[in-house]
Amino acid sequence: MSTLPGTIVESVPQLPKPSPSSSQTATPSTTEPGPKTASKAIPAPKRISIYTRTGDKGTSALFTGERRDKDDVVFEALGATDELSSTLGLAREFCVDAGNGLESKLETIQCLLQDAGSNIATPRTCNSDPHLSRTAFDTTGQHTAALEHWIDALEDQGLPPLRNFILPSGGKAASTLHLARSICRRTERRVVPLIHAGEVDPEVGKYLNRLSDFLFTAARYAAFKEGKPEQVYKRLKHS
Ligand SMILES: Nc1ncnc2c1ncn2[C@@H]1O[C@H](COP(=O)(O)OP(=O)(O)OP(=O)(O)O)[C@@H](O)[C@H]1O
Repeated sequence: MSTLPGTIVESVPQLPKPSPSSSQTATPSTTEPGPKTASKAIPAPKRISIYTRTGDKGTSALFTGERRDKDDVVFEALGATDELSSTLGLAREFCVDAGNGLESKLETIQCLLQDAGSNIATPRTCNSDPHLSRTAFDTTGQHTAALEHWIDALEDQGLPPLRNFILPSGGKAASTLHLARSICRRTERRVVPLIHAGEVDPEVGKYLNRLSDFLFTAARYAAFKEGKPEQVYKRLKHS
């Protein structure tokens, strides 16, 4: 997929374009007859193709247009961010099913991960001010602070205090939130070297660090709300 200005990927460089089926649904066919009462034909929106074939040789584009190998550290970080968002999408479905009320928070986080991806895909060392200002991440730290408030609020709802190590468990919503937490930590591992190299805003690292704490708390809360036990780590006896 191209990241050329004017394409849908401009603001969301780490995520694929809409699938062909969704773009087909959204794009009226030019061969279909229009409504009988319409006096003026409305031009059909231009279809954006999911494939450009520009990535076939193993390179892809940053938001700045610079091309790098697909195993570059930037794409590792972008891929981890994308994987985290996908896992949160699954967790969100389980949260809806369980009725635990976490889904709107997870959606907010997914949107912010999209912004984090834009920041990652635009190295701070590039010399394009408009690109840099458009992709700055959480310049006031408000989103990291919001995660802290959410953590405190969930804990205040009667979560049992932690006395032992717990295993990822506690039902489908809780276990998927634990999976998201561990992917969040991998994302953080991929992003930290880029922050140290001055290529990513440090606030992205802070946000990811707090996000894994939030996901841990959210997983415990999901188990608690469903009345599902969290499995406690027991040291096995080895013969
Ligand atoms: N394997 C990957 N892992 C993580 N990020 C990627 C990967 N491939 C591409 N990207 C990023 O996601 C954006 C969209 O991906 P896309 O698959 O459309 O890119 P492409 O492979 O370069 O193009 P195309 O699929 O059209 O040949 C790219 O511009 C790039 O920033």
